[in-house]
Amino acid sequence: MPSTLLDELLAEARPIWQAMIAHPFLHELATGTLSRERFHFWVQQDYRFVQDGIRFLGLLIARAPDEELRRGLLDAAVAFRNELTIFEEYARQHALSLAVEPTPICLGYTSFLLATAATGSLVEALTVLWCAEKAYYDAWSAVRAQLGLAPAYARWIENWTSPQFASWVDWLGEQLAKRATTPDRPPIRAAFLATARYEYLFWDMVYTGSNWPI
Ligand SMILES: Cc1ncc(C[n+]2csc(CCO)c2C)c(N)n1
Repeated sequence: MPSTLLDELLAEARPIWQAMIAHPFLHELATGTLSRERFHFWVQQDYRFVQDGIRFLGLLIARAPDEELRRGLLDAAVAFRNELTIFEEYARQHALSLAVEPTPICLGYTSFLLATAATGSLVEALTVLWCAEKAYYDAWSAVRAQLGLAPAYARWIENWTSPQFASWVDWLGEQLAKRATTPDRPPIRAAFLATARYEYLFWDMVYTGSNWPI
């Protein structure tokens, strides 16, 4: 399948993508005006997200039918481990507890990831992963374009905008494109849209402080 699949997915989700990149959380982060309270809420919730992301990836590795895909996904496992360290070092420096419960949106997103890896098709699960990673690459690249490697956020900006990360995201997209068949398209489109919406919602949740009402 030609990589028009990837272009079509991104085109269909363009309004969500634009809203995501222009979200006040990212805008304020990029202009240095984001409150510490909001940033710390993101640190706590994204740490939870990455923890479950590792479980998601473990399921995906177990289901990958060939060595090429398993090895490429293993590279992501190493990267996610490194992300946990970045969060932990930041939390230690700022005396921030990472032992928090996930919010409804964080729990909804991670439950969706795990459900897709456990009961969706392989290409649906690859779609979810590619969408989530591409969203982070694009969001943090937009931040970097405005802010450079500002010390407060440098490790995250570097992590999600590096050339290695960019080529890994492209590799993942190619894996998806070459494995997707025509009948796979409707579930792939649905998985991509749901993930893009969750990516938008995650920024919105950490900006507004949305949490369990009781
Ligand atoms: C909200 C949010 N979206 C994407 C990432 C990047 N990322 C880190 S682990 C992982 C695996 C689960 O798909 C992904 C995509 C993030 N940190 N937070």
